Amino acid sequence: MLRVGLTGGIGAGKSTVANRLAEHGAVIIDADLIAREVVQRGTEGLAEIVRAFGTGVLDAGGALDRPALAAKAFADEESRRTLNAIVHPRVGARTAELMERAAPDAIVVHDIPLLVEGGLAPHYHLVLVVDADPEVRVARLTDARGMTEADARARIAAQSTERQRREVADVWLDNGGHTEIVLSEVDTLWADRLVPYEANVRLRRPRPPLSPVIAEYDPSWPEQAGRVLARIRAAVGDRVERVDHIGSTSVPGLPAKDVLDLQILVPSLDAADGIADTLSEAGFPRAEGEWCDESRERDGRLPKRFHFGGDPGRPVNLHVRSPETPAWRVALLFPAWLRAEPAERDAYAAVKRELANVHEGGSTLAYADDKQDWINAAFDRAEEWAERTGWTP
Ligand SMILES: CC(C)(COP(=O)(O)OP(=O)(O)OC[C@H]1O[C@@H](n2cnc3c(N)ncnc32)[C@H](O)[C@@H]1O)[C@@H](O)C(=O)NCCC(=O)NCCS
Ligand SMILES: Nc1ncnc2c1ncn2[C@@H]1O[C@H](COP(=O)(O)OP(=O)(O)OP(=O)(O)O)[C@@H](O)[C@H]1O
Repeated sequence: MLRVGLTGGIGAGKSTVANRLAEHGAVIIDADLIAREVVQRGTEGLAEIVRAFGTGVLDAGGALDRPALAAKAFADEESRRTLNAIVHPRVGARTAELMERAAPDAIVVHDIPLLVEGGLAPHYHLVLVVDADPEVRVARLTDARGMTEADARARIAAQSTERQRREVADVWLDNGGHTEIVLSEVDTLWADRLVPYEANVRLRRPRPPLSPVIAEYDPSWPEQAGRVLARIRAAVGDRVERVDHIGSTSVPGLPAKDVLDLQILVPSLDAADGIADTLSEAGFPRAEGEWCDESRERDGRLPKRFHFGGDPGRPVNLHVRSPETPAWRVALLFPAWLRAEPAERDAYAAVKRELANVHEGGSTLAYADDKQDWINAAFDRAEEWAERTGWTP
């Protein structure tokens, strides 16, 4: 099952996007709908609301008077917190039930306005954010929905900001223009990313080999890595010692293949085997076969475990290493040294560019082999630097 989080500020177009995803076959779990169910007449949820807010929030028929409660909830933070504390745990429990019920090959889209506020982003395989300018949203809500301008603005003020949503967004859907524009983006997203991602995770499918194309440094690489690392942490918790962004994409200014290298440090390779299924399910299918780091001593091969990111839109290599071999420390040292020594970083960039030219259209393995000579010599300089500066992992 692929879990997709879909969020956006009020009136941005979540329902518009969710409806299109449903037409493609996604299973939609609608948080607003569940929030209504758990406070229907006769529920324990509604009784609690009445205890907290009084019978003034009931209509003549004894059901929740939503506008009356909205007037309180969006006017002051304390009331909203009280309401959230009653409704959210119930919504959470019901959501978990519905998720459990989805088929193993389902693409489940959780349409949830308060994804950011709830800190839920790391629990999805992918987070989609629909956005439109607040003024556009206010106009849509007042025109099409008949909401008052004051209510629309009060709700916008009660929600997270565009910047906070950007931090969690794997996919940013701009719905400031015609609906057809965002819908066509959704169609492409479904076919090119969500469908293959789901299959990759369910079938534990490895990623096809990448060609050694070197991209210019992308300043969003560290943020992208941060999102992936948060997902890994949420999945494996304290069964791992640490998780880090390693490799060239962790060195600002260094061109690199557009694949994020991440490292998980586990106490032992047995522990790596113990988290393999959890990682696979979380979106990082384990790669079959034996994986080793090259040892600089001639005798040694340094075993590790290896997982691929299943998301075709964000290539990830996940190296699972243990202190049983020294490779984990070197993997942290090398980029730390390049970050500290810009001249070495630039020299490395030149080597990469040259070799990428030589091996253009060819095999990534041959490229990596050739690069290793420079790297082996560089390791010595990095070790000297570590000694000199007292660097520790
Ligand atoms: C206050 C209530 C009664 C107002 O009902 P109303 O029918 O006017 O709005 P509805 O529930 O359809 O929500 C419409 C939109 O308002 C925004 N909104 C709703 N609740 C909240 C909240 N607690 N904080 C911020 N925004 C909210 C969302 O963008 C949502 O999509 C209702 O929104 C509610 O019970 N909210 C608390 C539960 C909640 O947090 N729901 C959000 C999803 S879990
Ligand atoms: N691109 C667009 N152009 C014009 N109107 C739009 C566009 N996208 C959505 N709308 C309209 O704006 C309103 C809000 O859209 P929608 O219901 O999809 O937002 P939402 O994010 O689900 O809102 P809520 O947070 O209230 O659930 C709807 O009336 C919808 O028809």
